[in-house]
Amino acid sequence: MAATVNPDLKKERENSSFDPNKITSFLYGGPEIVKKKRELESLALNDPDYQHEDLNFMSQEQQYETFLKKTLLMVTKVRELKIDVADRHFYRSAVIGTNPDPLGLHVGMFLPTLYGQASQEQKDKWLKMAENFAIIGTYAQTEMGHGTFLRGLETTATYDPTTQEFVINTPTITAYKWWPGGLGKTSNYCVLMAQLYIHGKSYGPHPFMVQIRSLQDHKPLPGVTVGDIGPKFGYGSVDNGFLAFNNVRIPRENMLMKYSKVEPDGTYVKPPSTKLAYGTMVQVRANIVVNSGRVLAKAVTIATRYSCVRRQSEMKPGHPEPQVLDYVTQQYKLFPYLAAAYAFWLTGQTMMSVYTTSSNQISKGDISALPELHALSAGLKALSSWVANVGMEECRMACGGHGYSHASGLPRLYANMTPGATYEGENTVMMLQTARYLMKSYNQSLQGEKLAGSVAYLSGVQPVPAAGRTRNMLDLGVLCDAYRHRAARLVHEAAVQLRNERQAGKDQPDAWNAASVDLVKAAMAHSQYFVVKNFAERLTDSTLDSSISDVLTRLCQLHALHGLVTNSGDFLEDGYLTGTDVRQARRHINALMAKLRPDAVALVDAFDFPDGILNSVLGRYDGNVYEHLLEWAKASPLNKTDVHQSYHKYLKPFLEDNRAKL
Ligand SMILES: CCCCCCCC/C=C\CCCCCCC/C=C/C(=O)SCCNC(=O)CCNC(=O)[C@H](O)C(C)(C)COP(=O)(O)OP(=O)(O)OC[C@H]1O[C@@H](n2cnc3c(N)ncnc32)[C@H](O)[C@@H]1OP(=O)(O)O
Ligand SMILES: Cc1cc2nc3c(=O)[nH]c(=O)nc-3n(C[C@H](O)[C@H](O)[C@H](O)COP(=O)(O)OP(=O)(O)OC[C@H]3O[C@@H](n4cnc5c(N)ncnc54)[C@H](O)[C@@H]3O)c2cc1C
Repeated sequence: MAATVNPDLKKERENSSFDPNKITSFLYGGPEIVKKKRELESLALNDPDYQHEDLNFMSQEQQYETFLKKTLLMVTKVRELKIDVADRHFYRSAVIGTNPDPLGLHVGMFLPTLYGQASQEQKDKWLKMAENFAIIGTYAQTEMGHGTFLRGLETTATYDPTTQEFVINTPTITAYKWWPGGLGKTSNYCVLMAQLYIHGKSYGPHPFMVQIRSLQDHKPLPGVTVGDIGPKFGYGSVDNGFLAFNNVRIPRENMLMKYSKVEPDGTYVKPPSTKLAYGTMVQVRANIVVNSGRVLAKAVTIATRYSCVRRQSEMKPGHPEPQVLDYVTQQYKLFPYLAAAYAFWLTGQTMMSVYTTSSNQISKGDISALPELHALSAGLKALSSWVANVGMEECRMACGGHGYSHASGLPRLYANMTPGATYEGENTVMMLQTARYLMKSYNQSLQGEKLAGSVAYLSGVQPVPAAGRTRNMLDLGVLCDAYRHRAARLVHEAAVQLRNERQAGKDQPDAWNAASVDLVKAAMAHSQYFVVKNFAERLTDSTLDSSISDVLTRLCQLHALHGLVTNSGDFLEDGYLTGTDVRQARRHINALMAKLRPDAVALVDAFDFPDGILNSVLGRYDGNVYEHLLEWAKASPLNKTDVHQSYHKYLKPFLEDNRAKL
């Protein structure tokens, strides 16, 4: 087995214009954090207790069992190693790689819901048990018949003042809870979203803490039906489940009562906003923005390294086969996603900091930031997960045939990450939520209100510049202005369409539906402007080393120009940009790709994914792809014997029969 680095990759690294460690530091927030990250990753990746056969060779049941064992071990080790809460994600992502785990919902939604929705007494009662994994919970909201439309949930929690209990019921087949991660086999508790009824009156969806399995033998409690929903496109390592209740009684104190309350006599105490009950979803949406940047970075790392190792065809007659990354069409497939990975990585950081600031404010009782937080996280969640989806698939196809093999790591990455466009709010629906906020803000600005935050720009729509003006299409200020203008114009046009539909006689819901394609377009443009502006702003950081600010500026330019050329109609339609501008933009893209080409490997190395996390034969740091492809294939279960048992069962009699008939 080759122990040295593939010469092509070695040369790539020698020829790059900067030290990737500097960008790694920038991406992770400083050298100390990078040091900590690498220590924790190495600890996890070198721990023999976490080793197991490749998941791709396992059944769904084996994947679940392997991951359950591994995740429980991780929890124990995190405790023993006393890893700081803030650093745990480094250790966790090294243990689980690109796979979801059966405790993901406990850590990602069950605990956050207790933090965010439980009263102090409820925290005192459950948090210690939940934090220490003495109980395991999930977040059970989606039903077979309704995921998007929360107000349409059918599960009921009916208050019985005589016993001071809620009666939980699943009235129909479509009311079965469906999908919650870790529900199928792992969890013994859940946060249940159910319609609250008091004295026959409905108060909408509320969160309840419900025990579903016995703490003694893990059997479903009386009145509870629970199980796994079966194999999925990906997520084999997680037991997504179904759940139904037949008049199950829980104490009054089990409704999470930080905001809404039900008094013993059945008096309902209203929350400051009914949408506070949706808080956990907002947090996870913000996390999805971070995750989208990371998964795209992984896919691009695999495809870029492989494209430097892979040599194919003849560019010049008689010359050696070139590295496929030297084909400009290959660069055009990968570099825009390399730039997008950086853009979303940085957007994710900003999104998390907006989330932290706003949620601190909200938990102190000031809910003024809630609409902006919801609109921003919904739009960015949708945009980032859509781009990551398309980008992962582009990277897979850019790896040719080997991209289709599980050895590449790309099919599994895609299968596990693509539901990010669906869960935690289906993307179109999320964009329409952002559009709703944009329409409101736009109308407020028309009434002379000064807007703040991400929509501040709607206050002053820029005029279309005079014809004949030339622009430098590489100037980030010019590019940000163009995105800002496009977003403001598309918001304006969606608002006009909405008004026209109303004036033509449609009621508000029908007008909204008729205008919804334009509304989504406006929300996309708004979110894309945010991403481009955020990238450009991060480059103004005066502490940024000049050796890396040049290359990051190129990535930012490429990201903005690629989006502009791809959506050129939006920028040209009202004459804001001219055909000359767009032609110039296309030429700049080619020039930028040529400049980025020598730095491509260093730019993906800077994401700093160790091989154990990438889990890809094609994306190996040492580039020794071919020998490991063969080794990987040999480990396939079908190769355990030279002659498979099915030969004796089926093939042998079939062949013998055919031969006998000759
Ligand atoms: C041991 C080591 C550990 C290491 C650490 C590990 C860390 C783990 C990290 C990560 C793991 C995470 C794993 C996550 C995996 C995810 C799995 C998936 C889970 C799920 O999918 S859960 C289910 C999610 N479901 C949804 O998202 C449903 C989507 N639907 C909705 O949100 C709503 O129904 C709606 C928004 C579409 C519509 O709601 P509604 O009808 O009530 O509202 P409208 O009438 O349209 O609007 C009313 C009004 O409310 C505003 N609104 C709506 N939502 C919100 C909100 N969330 N916040 C604030 N405001 C909101 C809306 O804008 C309207 O406002 P206006 O009236 O216009 O003012
Ligand atoms: C892997 C995975 C894990 C999950 N984990 C959990 C979990 O742990 N807990 C949990 O509770 N749920 C979970 N879910 C469920 C998930 O949250 C829902 O599937 C998601 O919210 C989408 O809802 P839906 O399935 O009802 O889609 P639908 O709403 O039925 O979407 C179908 C189509 O209708 C369109 N549509 C729907 N409403 C509108 C509208 N108002 N305007 C325009 N178009 C619309 C959508 O855009 C989409 O194209 C998970 C799902 C997956 C795939």
